[in-house]
Amino acid sequence: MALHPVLGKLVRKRVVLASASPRRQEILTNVGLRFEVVPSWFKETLEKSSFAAPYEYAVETAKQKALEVANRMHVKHLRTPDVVIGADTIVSVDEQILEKPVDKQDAYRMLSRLNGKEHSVFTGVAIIHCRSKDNQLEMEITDFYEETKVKFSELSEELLWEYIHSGEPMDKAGGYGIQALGGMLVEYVHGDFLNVVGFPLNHFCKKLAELYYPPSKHNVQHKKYDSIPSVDTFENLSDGESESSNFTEHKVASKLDSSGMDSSAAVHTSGKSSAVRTGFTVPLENQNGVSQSPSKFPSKILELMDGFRASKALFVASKLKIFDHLKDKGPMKAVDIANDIGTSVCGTERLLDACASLGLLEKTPQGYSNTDSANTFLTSDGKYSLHGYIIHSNDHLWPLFTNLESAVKEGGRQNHRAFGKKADDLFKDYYHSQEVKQRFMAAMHSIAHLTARDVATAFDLSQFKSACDLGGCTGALAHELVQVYPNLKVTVFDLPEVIANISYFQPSGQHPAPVTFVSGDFFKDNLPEADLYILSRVLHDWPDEKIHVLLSKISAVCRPGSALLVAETVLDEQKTNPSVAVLQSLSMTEGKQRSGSEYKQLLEKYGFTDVQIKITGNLLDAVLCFKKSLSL
Ligand SMILES: Cc1cn([C@H]2C[C@H](O)[C@@H](COP(=O)(O)OP(=O)(O)OP(=O)(O)O)O2)c(=O)[nH]c1=O
Repeated sequence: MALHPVLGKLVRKRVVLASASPRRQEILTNVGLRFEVVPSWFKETLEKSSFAAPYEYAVETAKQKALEVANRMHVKHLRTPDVVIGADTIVSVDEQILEKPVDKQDAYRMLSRLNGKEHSVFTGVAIIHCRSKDNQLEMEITDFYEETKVKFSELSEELLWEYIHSGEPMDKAGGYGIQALGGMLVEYVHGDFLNVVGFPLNHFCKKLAELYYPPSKHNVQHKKYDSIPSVDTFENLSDGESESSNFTEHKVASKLDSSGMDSSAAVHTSGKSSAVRTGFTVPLENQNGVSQSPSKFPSKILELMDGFRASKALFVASKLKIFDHLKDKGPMKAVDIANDIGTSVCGTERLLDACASLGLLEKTPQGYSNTDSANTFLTSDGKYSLHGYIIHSNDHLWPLFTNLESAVKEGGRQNHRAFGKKADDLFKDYYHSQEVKQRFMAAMHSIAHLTARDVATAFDLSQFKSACDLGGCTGALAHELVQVYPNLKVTVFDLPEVIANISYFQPSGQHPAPVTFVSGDFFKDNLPEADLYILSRVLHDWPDEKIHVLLSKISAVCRPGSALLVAETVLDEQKTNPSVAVLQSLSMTEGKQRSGSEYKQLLEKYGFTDVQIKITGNLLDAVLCFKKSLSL
């Protein structure tokens, strides 16, 4: 199954995730899906005994969650989404359905039932394609479920209570989170792990493939949905003449009433998946996947328009250390957070809600708490903290980008407008101000740390005995390299002001790693000897004359067979992707981002050969090249 074409079908659609679950948001974000989050107001109160099997309950709840959002968006905002996705995860043990515990005692009751036994986790998913026609909401519902079996070890009372007091069980079906502390309780998992975490991604993609690449008329499996009057099944919806085309429109009998609850929507279908037609089909798309509907809501543009608000909300929450504050704490009310950090209650509440809607915080009736990714990336002391880079973005990049218009008109940096100082003076600040220096180093450290593993493993570097990371700053990449290649000795070479401040960033609780720090200026001083030189996020910052000095020096000290590893975001040949690098160029530094062929050309000019480029999929890609041997 080719995933990207399938998810690509959703690219130009206005997709809404009708779920407050940060896990679902993360799973879908991680595969590059763009969507809005509109948590459903549907109360999970369907009568469980009226369902023949637990999964039917999950599917129906998922469907009702999605229907509620589709209907609300249509009625209230007159902004009908194209696709609404709803999901519901339940745990089933001994034919009983367990949802989220209401309190600690309830969590204890649930975990005790799961103790030492195998249980099933079912996630029901509903995908609703919507369209507004003559102000009527027309919908087409597809639903399915996935089952995963999970077995708990025999757990002591003490451990159960310790786990309950961690606060983790409260917003999770069955009272545990397999992805975090709860993972310690689990002996085995049979089936899709992500299904347990709240979203069966694999089945979802298969379902999309079925929907968007329907089989031809000849090999369609005929399913009947006899219990649903006046609705067609999807088999009627595929274009029998053209296998690759999407759905064609059909006249339908069933329309929704203003509550959005068509009679068909209340009928729960059995089986692992089903598709119910309640209105129309998915809008026609042409061969390029572009919708032909003239009145499509330009959600991508709206998202871009709003991007600055989202960035600033993240920056301010980070500056106010909200994620630090909520770390390891149970849910907190806005008023308590505001009192603790000395901010207004109404302003704090709005910021917290914004963070929740962006998937950074979780909001429950008990209050706000960090999502797993906020704990990992947004707290200031986490191993993978991006806090430093966020603060740098707020304090340094934001003012520069505020002056982008002048930057474009004048074609240069806007430090004088943004900070009242020229670039050179700022550089002096960097030397003299401890705060500016630390902030910059923390920013560099964040990115280096998060990308280090991918850069270190992009190529097999085990042939090298010594490496020198030029401008290696805090040594984040160097430490990763010595972990991956235990026989490699790495020297970090950076300015004396940098080396003087590295202690804060060194890994704690480890034996002194074979990383050495040497101070110097790579433009002026002699470079330490090494088999492998590394330039990570250096070349894009400097103008051609400086690069000439640097690469000439490296080339001169490299022995034949020695190598140079460059870590940068490599642009595609059109130089329009990835946008993270293209947007970075707007800072108007004197340097520039380069494509793969431009790096190759540049490196070959300085006597390097066999240039290999590895696109890592992470922020930094890797380029490896070797010093030409004399005989070449
Ligand atoms: C079993 C298990 C569940 N869960 C979560 C997934 C779901 O978010 C949650 C079950 O509750 P749900 O009602 O399915 O979802 P939700 O309340 O989080 O969000 P919404 O109703 O707005 O869609 O439990 C885990 O995160 N890890 C686990 O191991």
